[in-house]
Amino acid sequence: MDSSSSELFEQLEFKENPLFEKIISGLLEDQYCIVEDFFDSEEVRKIRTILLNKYEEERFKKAAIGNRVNETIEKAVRGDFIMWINESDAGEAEQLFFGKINALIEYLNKTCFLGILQKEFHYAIYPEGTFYKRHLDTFQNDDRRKLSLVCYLNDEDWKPENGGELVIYKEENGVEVAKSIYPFPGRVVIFESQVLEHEVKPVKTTRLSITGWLKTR
Ligand SMILES: O=C(O)CCC(=O)C(=O)O
Ligand SMILES: [Fe+2]
Repeated sequence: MDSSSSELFEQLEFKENPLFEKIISGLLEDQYCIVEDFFDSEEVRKIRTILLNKYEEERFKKAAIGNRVNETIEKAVRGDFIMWINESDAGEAEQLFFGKINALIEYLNKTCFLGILQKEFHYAIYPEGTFYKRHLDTFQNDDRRKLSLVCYLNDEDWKPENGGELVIYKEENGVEVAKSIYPFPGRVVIFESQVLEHEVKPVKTTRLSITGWLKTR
């Protein structure tokens, strides 16, 4: 094939994905988007089981502020426990997780020229009474973070009274508005890491998630 026919071939092969298109228009219009049931209840259950097993095995550590060069544990700012996930030794449930994330990254790169070349994800547990004060994800002096992605892994019967909502602060017509997003299982929130400040309100019942970043290099 010469180069023009291989280009045509690539175009023909491209299949529009309605879910990913919805994410992209959400991000373009609002700088954030909420996706319900990005993972179905069976997938959430599988990933949650892995998270809880690792927590039992004491593989989580107190989350720090700043990147790994500048770790200061600051309980007044965040109270969650995290464990970084290594894709190269992902088990079945984690492969399922990365399968969907990688498909999204590939789609974003084909359609939006975002140039996502790297990613990093960690499990997070917020025990009762913990929170994460208002912040910007790039304060961790990492300007490679373009999109933040949070995937909630709470129980099926999780209720808003359990607290721990994510609040995204956003400017609309010159005024700041706060958008509260509850951590319903299977829900994924994606937002622009360098633009939107956000916080996790105090948690009344243990809150489970995977948080990660899509990065430029
Ligand atoms: O869990 C959430 O909803 C957000 C977590 C967060 O802001 C972070 O880890 O940087
Ligand atoms: Fe954050």
